[in-house]
Amino acid sequence: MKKQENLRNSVAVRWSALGIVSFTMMAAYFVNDIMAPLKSMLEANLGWTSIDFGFFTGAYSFLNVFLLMLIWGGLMLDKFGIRLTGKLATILMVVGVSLQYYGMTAHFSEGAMIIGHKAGVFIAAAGYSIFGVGAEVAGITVTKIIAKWFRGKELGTAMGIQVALARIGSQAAYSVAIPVAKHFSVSTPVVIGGGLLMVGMLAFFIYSVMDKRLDRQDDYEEEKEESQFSFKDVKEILVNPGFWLIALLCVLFYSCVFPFQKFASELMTNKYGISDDLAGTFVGLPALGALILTPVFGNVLDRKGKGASIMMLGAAMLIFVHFLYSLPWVTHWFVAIFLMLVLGIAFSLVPSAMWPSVAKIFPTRQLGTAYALIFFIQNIGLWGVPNLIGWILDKYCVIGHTGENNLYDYTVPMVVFTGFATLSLIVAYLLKVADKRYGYGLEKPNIVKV
Ligand SMILES: C[C@H](N)C(=O)N[C@@H](CCCCN)C(=O)O
Repeated sequence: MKKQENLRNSVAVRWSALGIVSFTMMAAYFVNDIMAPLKSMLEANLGWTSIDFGFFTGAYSFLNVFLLMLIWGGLMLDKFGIRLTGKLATILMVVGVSLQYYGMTAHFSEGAMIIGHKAGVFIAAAGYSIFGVGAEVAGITVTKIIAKWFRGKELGTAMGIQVALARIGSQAAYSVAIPVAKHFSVSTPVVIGGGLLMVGMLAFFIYSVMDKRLDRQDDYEEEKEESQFSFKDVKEILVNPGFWLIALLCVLFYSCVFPFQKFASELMTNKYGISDDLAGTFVGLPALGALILTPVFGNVLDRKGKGASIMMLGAAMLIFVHFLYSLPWVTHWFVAIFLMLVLGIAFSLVPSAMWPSVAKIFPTRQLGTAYALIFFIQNIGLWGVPNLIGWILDKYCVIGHTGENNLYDYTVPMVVFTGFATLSLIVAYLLKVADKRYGYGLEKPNIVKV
């Protein structure tokens, strides 16, 4: 009897698997970013201050950081596997976004507060926090899925394409949020996100069938690399200097990108005089750039390597962008758009090099835990930085009012972002030094020639 070819060796099957799980993540990114362009509308329509907005935005990471949900998610991923963890994560996302919608639309009595926050803001934030657990655990699960199907093959390209499709979700969110909210209501974009997430959940359930078949084949062919989780693995990860450098670079780099984007629509309108209808689209430009460039850079890295150098280049570009945004006298809209495009390049360079690097440093059995720990440290920034920026804006940056909205001077927040970007360059340099010393192979191509 002819032996059936391993599923991962079939180009069509492995790329289909990638397409399906990438769709789930695209829906997650849409929901993640859908509230950002609405900051001014939330202030005008629902009375959310910058502190409320910062609190809501940071809530994405709250449970991941303070209840260690990402760590439990990572352990669960390595112990109970991709299918159960991924299904639970997608269900959590749907539950979270539903609660977020309730918080934005339910009528609470005037002045109702929960733990020092307006009731509506608190409930929306609680929903976003549950969504955040699902989105991050889904993120590590999908990363492990890609490593499972593409290790030694087109790993960089595949991770690049997944990130690129996620960016479509972000870009769509930034572009449609304001027009949809103006046409219907400020909560309608969230309803659209909820619908997309349900389809994404279904997609993951379909992927699970493929995953089961692959596992059966691997068992049969004794190719299975996964093993049960052990604390020895966690210890091994934590004593690896490469882990700490990647985690630090990750938290610093992403703290300069995601939290920045959440506030950037207002930066566009307040500093550069761009209309609020267009501001979201401009803020979505890095996502659009990354959509095209991340797979391109992923492919170059697959064939040529130079991952550590590319991470340094991306971090340097980030300093350039935030520093120019911080200059109070540079206010031309053209500069604002140009910098968004440069940010798009940096936003493609670093992720396309960073995520496959983790798979070079750690074996498959440790990947779930390693990615979870890195995401955990990254989430500390994704929680703290929006809270910090929201607080700085409310306390020190109000320079006037336009109708229902405050007018903000973004100089100090942009200096803070420049500081984080500078630290990220230093860490990227140290990673390159560590790579030489410990031989992680970060400068080597991802594709292993046999
Ligand atoms: C926010 C999330 N924790 C994250 O870091 N996302 C990365 C993509 C990670 C995918 C790795 N295969 C991003 O750049 O969006």
